[in-house]
Amino acid sequence: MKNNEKNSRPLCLSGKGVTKVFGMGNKKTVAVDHVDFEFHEGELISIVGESGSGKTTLSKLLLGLSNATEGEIFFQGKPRDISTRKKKKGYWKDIQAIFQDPFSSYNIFSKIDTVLLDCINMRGGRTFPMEKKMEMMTEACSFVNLKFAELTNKYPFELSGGQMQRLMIARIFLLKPKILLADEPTSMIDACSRATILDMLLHLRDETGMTIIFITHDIGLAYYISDSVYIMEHGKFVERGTADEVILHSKADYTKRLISDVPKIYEEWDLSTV
Ligand SMILES: Nc1ncnc2c1ncn2[C@@H]1O[C@H](COP(=O)(O)OP(=O)(O)OP(=O)(O)O)[C@@H](O)[C@H]1O
Repeated sequence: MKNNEKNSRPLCLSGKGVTKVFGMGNKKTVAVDHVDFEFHEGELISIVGESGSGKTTLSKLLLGLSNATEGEIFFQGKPRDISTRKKKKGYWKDIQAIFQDPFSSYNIFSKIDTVLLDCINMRGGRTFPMEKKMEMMTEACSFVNLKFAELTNKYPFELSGGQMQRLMIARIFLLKPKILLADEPTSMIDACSRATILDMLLHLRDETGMTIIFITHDIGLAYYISDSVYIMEHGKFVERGTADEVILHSKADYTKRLISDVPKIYEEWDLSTV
């Protein structure tokens, strides 16, 4: 997505001075430090930073799972209001997340059929005839190269890590949220399946126009998939822009260091220094 094309799209999620502080006095940690951001509809944004830079804390703020100490988050241009349980539940129809660990995302007592049926029900399909629900579940599974007939009556823990991650994307296919927050969703799978999952996410974005916020420490991956990249260090955005601007023409020393840390497969390993 080109910069001017992106900016002509309406704002989906934005923030001004968003801050999260944990603890007090000399135990105080400023995990997210006065960050501003503008995420547009249909845009794929990566937030890149090392461990402890504040990515997870920011994700929780975006998802409405924790409250900012300072600053404000805007949804579709208006201050986000999740002050009541009902409003929060409404917001959670618009934003969904997939996490690093697919095992933590499922209720171990729910069969796969129930996991998918819950999504259909959440999107107003409770009264659909069973035949239509089966059709929707089959379509969602085949979107992620899974066969519903082979999954029916199984529990998520009977699947491999990679299959579970695919199932998470099948859920998103059914839920069609406006925003998807993906926190290292491909961490548990091999490189080949990773490329497939990423292509599925891009395809899903193209089909539904959803905004995808991708949280990662992998700057190479961010370059491959993103329209915009935000680089996070010690709770602050030290650099932001299009993937080309940030990665091919980086200005911040921290970004340059992240790039130089990416292993280059054509370099010979010097094992004498290990
Ligand atoms: N509940 C909490 N209480 C106190 N400090 C916290 C809490 N959660 C996070 N922190 C601190 O906030 C900072 C940012 O943590 P965060 O988990 O957001 O980083 P991260 O970039 O997501 O790291 P990782 O990639 O390892 O998950 C860290 O210094 C962490 O110790």
